[in-house]
Amino acid sequence: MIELTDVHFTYGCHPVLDGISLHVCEGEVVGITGPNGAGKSTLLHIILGLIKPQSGEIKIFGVPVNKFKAWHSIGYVSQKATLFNRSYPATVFEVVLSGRAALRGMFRFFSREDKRCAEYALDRVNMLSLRNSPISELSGGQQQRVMIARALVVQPRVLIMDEPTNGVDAANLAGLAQLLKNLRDDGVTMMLVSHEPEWLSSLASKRVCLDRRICSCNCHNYSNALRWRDCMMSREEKFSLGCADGLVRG
Ligand SMILES: Nc1ncnc2c1ncn2[C@@H]1O[C@H](COP(=O)(O)OP(=O)(O)OP(=O)(O)O)[C@@H](O)[C@H]1O
Repeated sequence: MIELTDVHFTYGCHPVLDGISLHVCEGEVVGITGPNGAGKSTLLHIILGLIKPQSGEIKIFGVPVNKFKAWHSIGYVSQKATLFNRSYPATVFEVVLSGRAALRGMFRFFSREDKRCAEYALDRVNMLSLRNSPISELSGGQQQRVMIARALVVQPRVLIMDEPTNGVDAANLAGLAQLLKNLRDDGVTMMLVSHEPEWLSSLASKRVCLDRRICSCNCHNYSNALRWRDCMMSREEKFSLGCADGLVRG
């Protein structure tokens, strides 16, 4: 469904991704973790066609990313999705409805079907009761749920989320996991970046530890907890433990 082959990316002379090959199959939930600056967001941006790698191949539904047109079938919640300014004027419902523009085009009126889909998406994330609230007056966790609804409003085949657990409290983390499990059970393919390895473990069918390269993938034969903890450690911590090159302790 999503296929990356030997992808290399640098910002100027700063290497960020070094030979990434990854295959995301239909219905799979891929959890991606790794230290700050490991290249996780960059990887998602490359898949979404927002930035172009220096080399390598990316295919989405078998189509090279530069020729891919069906972006409405991919829902994306960015890392900074919840930074609404206090004076941002839109309501929760309007924010979610605006996600339908990906299907209808920017300058068309929204149909009754669009509005029904927006209500349904808000209901899925348990936010229907706040549909008329200004988005800027919601908490970070509530805004996160609204942005997930906005991604879901086009009924995507793939949902890509960059740190969806940011700002979500413990009680709502469980709710968010349940929501994503329901989507997984509905057959939505997902790529989730998170710094919460246990939370990701409860959802992901494939687990990827990234630090410029893929340090480990799936690791069914190893102690997942050790691998994941390893990957979450910063490079500085690894140096201080004298294992800077030992990202994967087989
Ligand atoms: N626009 C940019 N210009 C130059 N360097 C950048 C830019 N965006 C990111 N970088 C660098 O690329 C590297 C990877 O960044 P990226 O945001 O992909 O990491 P990440 O794994 O998502 O980190 P985090 O867990 O902190 O969100 C970092 O060293 C970062 O400083």
